[in-house]
Amino acid sequence: MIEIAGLTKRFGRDRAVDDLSFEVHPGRVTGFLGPNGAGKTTTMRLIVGLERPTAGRALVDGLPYQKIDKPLTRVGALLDAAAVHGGRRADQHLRWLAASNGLSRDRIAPLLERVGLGGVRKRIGVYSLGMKQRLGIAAALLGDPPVLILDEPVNGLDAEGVKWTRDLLRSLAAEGRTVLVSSHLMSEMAITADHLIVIARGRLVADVPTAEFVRPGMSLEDVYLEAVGGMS
Ligand SMILES: Nc1ncnc2c1ncn2[C@@H]1O[C@H](COP(=O)(O)OP(=O)(O)OP(=O)(O)O)[C@@H](O)[C@H]1O
Repeated sequence: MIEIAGLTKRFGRDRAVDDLSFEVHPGRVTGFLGPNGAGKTTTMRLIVGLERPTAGRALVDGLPYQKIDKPLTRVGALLDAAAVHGGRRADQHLRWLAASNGLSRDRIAPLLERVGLGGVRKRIGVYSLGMKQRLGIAAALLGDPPVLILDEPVNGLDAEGVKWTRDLLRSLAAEGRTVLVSSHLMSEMAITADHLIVIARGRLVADVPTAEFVRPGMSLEDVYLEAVGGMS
């Protein structure tokens, strides 16, 4: 479970995240929605300790990320799929990650199969965007964490890649994991997420089951645009 309470992050005079409070529960996909610049990435970076909050807290299973022992076994994150060494192969990248975090190598081969990269011998540098996203998801799953945080995992993917990612997210939630996935596309989250957290300008706009976000006579996209438009 992820708990965000009074979370605020200022960059100079700008509040990227502004007194945000919400919880993310296990066993379901939680969509984290908001327009460009709403503060989704900053919130995710705060959860995994890559930024320090100006105020408030972000806890994973009751602890701030810095206090978690063997963090990759508690929370896996895909924040920037391009942030990998292009000269390595996928198995080498995951072996390095496992060794540097004291994790077993046993999960590497089945994980590469699960994300559709089994048998791929190419250097990561020549991977397509979709392949890099799949490798990033494998890295997030390396420590078999109960909590997963994925920043825009379907951005730029083709229809097959989008469907594959959606099915994977749903199966990870069905395994009982806490899955927080950001997007700026309401249409995609409407069919992927069980629950929605919507933010705009760093502030909470909605925290509702996806089915309850809909209003009579309006599409989810219309409700979303009205909600975030009202914040700008
Ligand atoms: N390191 C930084 N220094 C200064 N400003 C920053 C920094 N990181 C983020 N910001 C600002 O914080 C705000 C929120 O950005 P963030 O990337 O969290 O939004 P987002 O919802 O993830 O947007 P997108 O959908 O475009 O990725 C933006 O105004 C951005 O310019």
